[in-house]
Amino acid sequence: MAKQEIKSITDLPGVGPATANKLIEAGYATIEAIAVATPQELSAAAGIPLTAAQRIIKAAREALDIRFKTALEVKKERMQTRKITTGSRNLDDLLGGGIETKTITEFFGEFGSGKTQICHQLAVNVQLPIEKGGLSTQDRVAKAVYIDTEGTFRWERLENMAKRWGLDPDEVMSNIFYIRAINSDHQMAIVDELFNIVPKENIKLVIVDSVTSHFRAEYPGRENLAARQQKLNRHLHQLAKLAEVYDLAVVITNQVMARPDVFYGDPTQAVGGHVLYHAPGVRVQLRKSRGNKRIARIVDAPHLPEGEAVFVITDYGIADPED
Ligand SMILES: Nc1ncnc2c1ncn2[C@@H]1O[C@H](COP(=O)(O)OP(=O)(O)OP(=O)(O)O)[C@@H](O)[C@H]1O
Repeated sequence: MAKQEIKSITDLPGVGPATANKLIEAGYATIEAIAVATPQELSAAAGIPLTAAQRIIKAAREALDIRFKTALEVKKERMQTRKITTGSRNLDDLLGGGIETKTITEFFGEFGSGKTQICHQLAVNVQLPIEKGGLSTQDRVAKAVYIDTEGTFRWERLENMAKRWGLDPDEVMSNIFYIRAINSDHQMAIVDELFNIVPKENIKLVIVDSVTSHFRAEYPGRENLAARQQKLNRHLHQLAKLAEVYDLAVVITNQVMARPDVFYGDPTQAVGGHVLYHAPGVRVQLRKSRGNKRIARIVDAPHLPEGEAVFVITDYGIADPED
C-alpha cells in the first residue's frame, strides 16, 4: 500500500528540507503531530499557504489511517486495546481490566486518598510484560512520563514497588521520565513537547499529578473560572490527542475537598466545580476508609458497571486487602 511508504515528515507531499526544518523547530516533528494539527497552526509554523498545510495534514491522516471506520472495525480495535494493571485486582475489575490506552483516566479525591500512590505504581506497572499487566513487548520496554506539579514524587516509592515484581529498581527508574511543572504554561508546554519525545522513547503512560493545582492557584475565584476552564480544556484536549495518536494511557489526578457541610448529594465536590466534567475518559473517585484501605468508585462511565472496589496502600504499593 502506498500509505505505508510515508515514514517521516519529509515523505509528505510538498514537505522539502526547508519546510521540514521549520516544522520540526515548531514541534511538528512526526506524522502524528502533523495529523492532529490544524491547517492554521501548520501554515503559521512553516510559513506555507493554508492550502498546502491542508494537503500535508490530509496526507498525514491518511498515512495514519484516520478515517471513517465501521463500528465493527472500532470494536476489533478496541478489543485489542491493552490495559495496565493497578496492582489491585479489585480496582482492575472495577476499571474493566485496568487503565486503558487511548483514554484519559482521572483519579480524584481528597488528600491522602491514594492518587499519588496509584500514579507511582502505574509508572512501574506499565513496564511489566503484557502477560503480567504491563505494556512492554519482547522488543521494546514501555516507559512512562511523570509530570509532577506539587513536588510529591518520591523515587523511594518506586524502588519498593519495582522490587515487588522482581524488577531491577534502577532499571525501572531509568524508564520513568520525570519533570516538575513550574506553572500552568510550563505544564502545557511539556505536553506539546511530548509529541516529539513519546514515539522516540516508546512512552506508553503519561501521568499528570495533579492536573489542576497550578490552574487553581493561578486563576483563583469565581471571576477567573471561565478563563481557567478554557485553558484547562485546551490542556486536556492536548492530552487526549496524545493518548489517541500514540495509543498510550494518560492518567491525571485532581484533588477535591471533602465538604462535611453538604448533606445532600455528593459530599466530595471538586473545588470550584467539576473542571474535568466534560473531558473524555474515565473518572474514578477515591475515598479514605479504615487504616490503609481505600474505596474507588467509577463516576459517569456508561460503558462500565456501577460499583465500588476496596484496595489497600502498602509499603510495596497498591494491592488488595486479601493479599
Ligand atoms: N511507604 C508507604 N507504606 C504504606 N503506605 C504509604 C506509604 N507511603 C504512603 N502511604 C500511604 O499513602 C497515603 C498518601 O497517599 P497519596 O500521596 O497517594 O495521596 P493523594 O491522594 O495523592 O493526596 P494529595 O492530594 O495530598 O496529594 C498516606 O496517607 C499513606 O497512608
